[in-house]
Amino acid sequence: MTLRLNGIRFRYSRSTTVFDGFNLAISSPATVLLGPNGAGKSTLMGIASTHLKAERGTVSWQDKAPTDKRGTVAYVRAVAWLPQEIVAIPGLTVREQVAYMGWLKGMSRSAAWDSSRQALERVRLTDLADRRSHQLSGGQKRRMGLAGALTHQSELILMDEPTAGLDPTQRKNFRGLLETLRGDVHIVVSTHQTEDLADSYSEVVVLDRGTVRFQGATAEFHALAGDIAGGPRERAEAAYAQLVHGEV
Ligand SMILES: Nc1ncnc2c1ncn2[C@@H]1O[C@H](COP(=O)(O)OP(=O)(O)OP(=O)(O)O)[C@@H](O)[C@H]1O
Repeated sequence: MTLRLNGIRFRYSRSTTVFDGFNLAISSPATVLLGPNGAGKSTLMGIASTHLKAERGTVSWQDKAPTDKRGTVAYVRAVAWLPQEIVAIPGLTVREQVAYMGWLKGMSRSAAWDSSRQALERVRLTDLADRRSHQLSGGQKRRMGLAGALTHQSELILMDEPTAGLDPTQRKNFRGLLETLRGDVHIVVSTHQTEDLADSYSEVVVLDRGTVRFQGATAEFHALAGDIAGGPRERAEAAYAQLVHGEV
């Protein structure tokens, strides 16, 4: 199962080229995409999720590619995207919003409704299923977004800074939740915080100024730290500092 971006060129404007001739293939079931502010992580996720259109290049997941209408339907059903801000839809309950996300991806209303129950259980939101979605906290909204992706049985979930703005306990809980998805769905999680780099990720990609600075197993990444004293967090920070010298 591989996400491929080939020969991507993307500019926001004439003077803001984020990617030019960019290539990346991600096959690991749990990948963390690390990079400083402005590295291009959100843009990359936007392109991979089809929310942003590259000027050149191709994107694919396995045998699915958003090249025509039919291909796009199959692709977006398989590849879900959780933006940094999960917007609550006014008037909908949590379960309705989760089911709606399944319907948007082409499920029938009844299939989406049925599937939403199990998805909410998986993200531990069953107790809040009948609450209005705008009443959820930031962390709960992210879990609701994740439930939406699970409702339509995504094969790959791209998550843009899913722990940003959460307090340390919520961050830990969210990371624990991601671990429970292991084996069922591939995940790519972007972050600029090395502390998010838990052992549960099998691969690390470091992006800086639209370029891949490192791609490899988590252990290989930690090995870049050399012989420094300290735990995994200190090692991750030291490894990251070897690769990225800009803003953190
Ligand atoms: N809507 C936009 N218009 C113009 N330039 C943009 C826009 N969004 C992002 N950029 C620029 O594109 C580059 C990549 O931004 P991007 O948001 O992808 O980085 P990021 O790695 O996700 O950063 P962060 O960790 O701060 O979210 C940056 O130079 C940024 O200023």
